[in-house]
Amino acid sequence: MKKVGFIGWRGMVGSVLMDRMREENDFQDIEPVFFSTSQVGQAGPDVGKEIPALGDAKSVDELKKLDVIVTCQGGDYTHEVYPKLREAGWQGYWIDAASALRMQDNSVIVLDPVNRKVIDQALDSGVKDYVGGNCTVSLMLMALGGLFNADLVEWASAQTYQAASGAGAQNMRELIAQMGTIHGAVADKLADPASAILDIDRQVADTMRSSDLPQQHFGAPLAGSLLPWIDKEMENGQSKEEWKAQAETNKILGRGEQPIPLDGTCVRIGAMRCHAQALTVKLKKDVPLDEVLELIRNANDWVKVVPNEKDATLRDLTPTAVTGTLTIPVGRLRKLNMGGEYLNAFTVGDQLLWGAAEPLRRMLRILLER
Ligand SMILES: NC(=O)C1=CN([C@@H]2O[C@H](COP(=O)(O)OP(=O)(O)OC[C@H]3O[C@@H](n4cnc5c(N)ncnc54)[C@H](OP(=O)(O)O)[C@@H]3O)[C@@H](O)[C@H]2O)C=CC1
Ligand SMILES: N[C@@H](CC(=O)OP(=O)(O)O)C(=O)O
Repeated sequence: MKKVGFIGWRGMVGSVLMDRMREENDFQDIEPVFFSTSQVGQAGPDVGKEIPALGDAKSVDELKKLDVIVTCQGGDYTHEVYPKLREAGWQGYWIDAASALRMQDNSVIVLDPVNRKVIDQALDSGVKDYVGGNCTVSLMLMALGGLFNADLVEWASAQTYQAASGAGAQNMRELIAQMGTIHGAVADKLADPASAILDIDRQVADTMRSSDLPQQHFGAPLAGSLLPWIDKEMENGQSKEEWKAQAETNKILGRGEQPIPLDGTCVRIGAMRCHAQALTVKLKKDVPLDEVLELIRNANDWVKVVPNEKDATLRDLTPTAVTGTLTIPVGRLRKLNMGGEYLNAFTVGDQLLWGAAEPLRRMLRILLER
């Protein structure tokens, strides 16, 4: 039985991973060992079998004893520990949620319902580093992978609506705190049916602009607003989140030599943990819409085509409908006024499941089943 080490298991992504592994009974097939950077020696999670106390996540000697390491600890941890482990001669498999190793030549970005062939080729050739992709990229490919794998996409542009969870647990808490602060500022006026809505609006705007609004983590008001910038600035005017679309999609698809142009605008909105994105896809030819729908719906077991109708859309194509599920609905599918080669699409996905934890869980299973 393989000895599998888990680091970062109690963080937001790690907690979702633990829940999914319990649901799928994954712990039965491994000897799990849990580590922490702050709770060494304490009890680990309940995984339905005896496990040792938490190990030191920074101890190379301890980590060297493992066949596989699964980490959701973050990029700083990866940068600090991974090189030391390899320099110490460790030959095990490294599975990581962080972006740190994603674009390295000797790593594969894993999303097996889309790039299983790329993963298998890498395993056969001895690659040992497997990294989860950027959540927005993974969710887009889970939605439209059928079009990419049919080589039908000439280019695509995504306008994203990204949830607070992508920035971390503290940001989710801050979003709710902002909502509460705004509500609290106008609760009395709201309770008075005779109150003037413009007075309420002014009070809300004043509250959003005031230092009363908690914004330590986002650095700006998000509740009732939006933030059209995610991650660092790139030299060409993109945000780093926008840069990831083309870079990571083409690496996942193994199209490094013939990259598909992808670009757009990534926006943070006040949703909790589901990312949504509106896509304009330029097809290589004017494929009839019903054939496009078939390619999308047959691509994997989790994508769900939502009819381009108002009731179905408002019921099934929203973060409220999707949160906490593995379903990837795709809707608003129609050809645009620009011509039959221009496809409109809108998709929503749980950013902590298929956007982060599920690709890692499935990669571990692929390793165990070889
Ligand atoms: N947030 C997201 O949606 C996505 C994140 N990622 C990447 O995954 C990695 C982990 O992200 P995320 O899960 O958001 O990170 P978190 O900040 O939620 O967790 C990371 C670590 O913080 C420590 N920690 C400190 N205080 C607490 C606490 N009160 N509760 C739980 N953990 C605590 C834990 O380590 P310890 O036990 O050692 O103290 C934990 O493993 C990052 O590299 C991120 O870039 C990738 C895709 C999506
Ligand atoms: N950057 C994404 C979350 C994520 O996927 O991060 P990374 O690409 O660093 O793993 C967001 O903020 O929504």
